[in-house]
Amino acid sequence: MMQQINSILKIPPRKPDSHKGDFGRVLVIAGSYGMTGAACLCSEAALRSGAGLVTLGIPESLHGIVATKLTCVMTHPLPETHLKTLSDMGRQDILDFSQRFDVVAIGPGLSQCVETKRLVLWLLQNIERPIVLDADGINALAEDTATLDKIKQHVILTPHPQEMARLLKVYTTKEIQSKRKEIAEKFINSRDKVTLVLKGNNTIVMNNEKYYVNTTGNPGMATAGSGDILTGMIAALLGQNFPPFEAAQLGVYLHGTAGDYAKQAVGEISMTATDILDNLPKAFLNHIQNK
Ligand SMILES: NC(=O)C1=CN([C@@H]2O[C@H](COP(=O)(O)OP(=O)(O)OC[C@H]3O[C@@H](n4cnc5c(N)ncnc54)[C@H](OP(=O)(O)O)[C@@H]3O)[C@@H](O)[C@H]2O)[C@@H](O)CC1
Ligand SMILES: Nc1ncnc2c1ncn2[C@@H]1O[C@H](COP(=O)(O)OP(=O)(O)O)[C@@H](O)[C@H]1O
Repeated sequence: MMQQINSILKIPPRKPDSHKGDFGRVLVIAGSYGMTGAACLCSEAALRSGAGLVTLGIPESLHGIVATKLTCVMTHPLPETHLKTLSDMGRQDILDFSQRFDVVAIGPGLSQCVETKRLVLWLLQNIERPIVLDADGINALAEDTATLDKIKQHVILTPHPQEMARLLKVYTTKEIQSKRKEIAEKFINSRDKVTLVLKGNNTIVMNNEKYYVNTTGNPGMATAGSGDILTGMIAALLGQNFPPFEAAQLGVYLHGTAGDYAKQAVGEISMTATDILDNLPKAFLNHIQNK
């Protein structure tokens, strides 16, 4: 019987002698021509969520663009296809590079280019670090879900309902929305290396033992790039040593809280993903232990 979790962990205050190595190194593999924004939002959210160090791996010709936009995030140019998406030629480079990190986030804005999907499937089977897989990373996994049986480390999947439909193939988005918990449970089944975050109003976080239904957030968050921020947040929390379920749960809760602060500031209609990003500090400030 699955246990419903209602309590949310607090974030411990930092010890005075902390250094950035204590808070996790996050590698973000994201972006393609036309979708550099997703890559930037995800990596900035990881930093704002406490990661000690964040590096964004991006197709090489887009490197200059993101390097100009990002100040605190480091950038790493990677081999690209003629469509300016990540090339499978970069697989070994990414694998070797990933050894220097604690967590890898893969997916925002990668595109659905066939070669990039092949790269993602290979990385999933070979990376020896916990992974947060989102957006086009999930679309790649949908090509071969059996890859989940070959992963070396824990994977947190963060599909929106349509991505969930692509993963499962047998349900429409509408059916998923009408039976969210039941379908999430079917997907998790006995997979012990997977945590699922089924996004949308009342996001569900589930592993093979327990689940949480989120109540923070609002429809203003149905805006481009909002999910890319969540991916970076969860990766950062994993890097700060929260176990996968708790990292996902806390990420979802604080993402919604930041969305609620953004609603107070700009309202639901005008809210953009950058408003959510701007309100992460407030959400984190109010969630520190003993506060
Ligand atoms: N600035 C940038 O660089 C940005 C880049 N981005 C990147 O773009 C890539 C494509 O991602 P994407 O999610 O936009 O497209 P896609 O997977 O086709 O799904 C969209 C469809 O899913 C559905 N749907 C979603 N939520 C639902 C819900 N709660 N409840 C019900 N249905 C729901 C809905 O379907 P509809 O109802 O319209 O049929 C919707 O139209 C990805 O890599 C991402 O990272 C974006 O993040 C934007 C900012
Ligand atoms: N009505 C809503 N209530 C609460 N949260 C929402 C609502 N609509 C969207 N969200 C949240 O916003 C995010 C949207 O993510 P996603 O669909 O991946 O968008 P994108 O691909 O544009 O980043 C998810 O975390 C989702 O839970």
